[in-house]
Amino acid sequence: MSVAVQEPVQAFRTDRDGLALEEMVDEIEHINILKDQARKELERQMGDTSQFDAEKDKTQFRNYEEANDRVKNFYKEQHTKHTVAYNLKARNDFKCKTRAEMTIWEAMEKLNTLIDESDPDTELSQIEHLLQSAEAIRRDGKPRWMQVTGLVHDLGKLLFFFDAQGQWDVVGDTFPVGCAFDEGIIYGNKSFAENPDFNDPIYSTKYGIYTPGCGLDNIMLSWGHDEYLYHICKDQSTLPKEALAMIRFHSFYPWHSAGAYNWMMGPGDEEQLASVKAFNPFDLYSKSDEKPKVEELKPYYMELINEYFPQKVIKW
Ligand SMILES: O[C@H]1[C@H](O)[C@@H](O)[C@H](O)[C@@H](O)[C@H]1O
Ligand SMILES: [Fe+2]
Ligand SMILES: [Fe+2]
Repeated sequence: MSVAVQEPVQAFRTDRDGLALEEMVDEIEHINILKDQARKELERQMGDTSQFDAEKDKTQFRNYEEANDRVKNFYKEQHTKHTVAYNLKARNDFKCKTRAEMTIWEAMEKLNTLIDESDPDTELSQIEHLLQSAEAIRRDGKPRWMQVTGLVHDLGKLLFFFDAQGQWDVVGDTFPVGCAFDEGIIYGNKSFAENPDFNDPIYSTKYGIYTPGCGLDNIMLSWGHDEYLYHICKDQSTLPKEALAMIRFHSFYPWHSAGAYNWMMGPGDEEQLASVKAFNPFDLYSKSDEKPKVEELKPYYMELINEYFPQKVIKW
């Protein structure tokens, strides 16, 4: 307990004789929570521009070394099972059918039960994470297309309810398959030791099946929510190319944050990188923001959805 909380305890002790110390501590904690809420409300009313909750500083996000076993087991499984063969099959399955027909909002509600096992930074449901991201983008005065991108960027996690084999082929960071796994991937390349591609004579070489400069649109990123939603939005939305880059590569942390795989970049990829980097803070740091009030925000976002997804019912 901090010193600031202990001082009032002393004061209460003399004033309010007889009240059990524990009860007083509870009361003080409650007062502190109320003070915190009041402070946040005041900041909000004064148009505070600090985008994200100051209590969690940026270095506290994505701390995988100290993550719980759920996260560690998730990555072990993901790194063991994502192979070139699996990737080809998943892409083929995707093209062969429509899994469901739903509006964007229905899809958000369906995702409400999914808690992402790969994520050390949030225990919230996905609808809340989507609204937190969109709200952070909106607060920062970014354009409407970017706000709606924040709102939908993780909707690809719907895959979990359709063809997925678990969460390992839906969520988590992405990385290319078909060439050597880079040290910049979470838990390093040794994490792939049991992956059948790890010792493959071609896939284990630096460039593998690719040519340097081939361009990120021409590689096989590990299949998951980014790639799935990218294809859906490319065909069924009017979102600009910057938004499509944000969606497609937002989980490719080894590239956009660790500087790995630059040798793959081709024409237009510098611009894609700039888009993804502009989007990333809103996705990551908004995770510590207040829980959004879904019903209050719905009318605003319904308008945005209708603007960028004109056909309303999406083929998933
Ligand atoms: O755990 C998170 C989560 O699954 C996100 O949706 C994804 O985009 C991130 O890359 C990942 O680290
Ligand atoms: Fe994501
Ligand atoms: Fe996200």
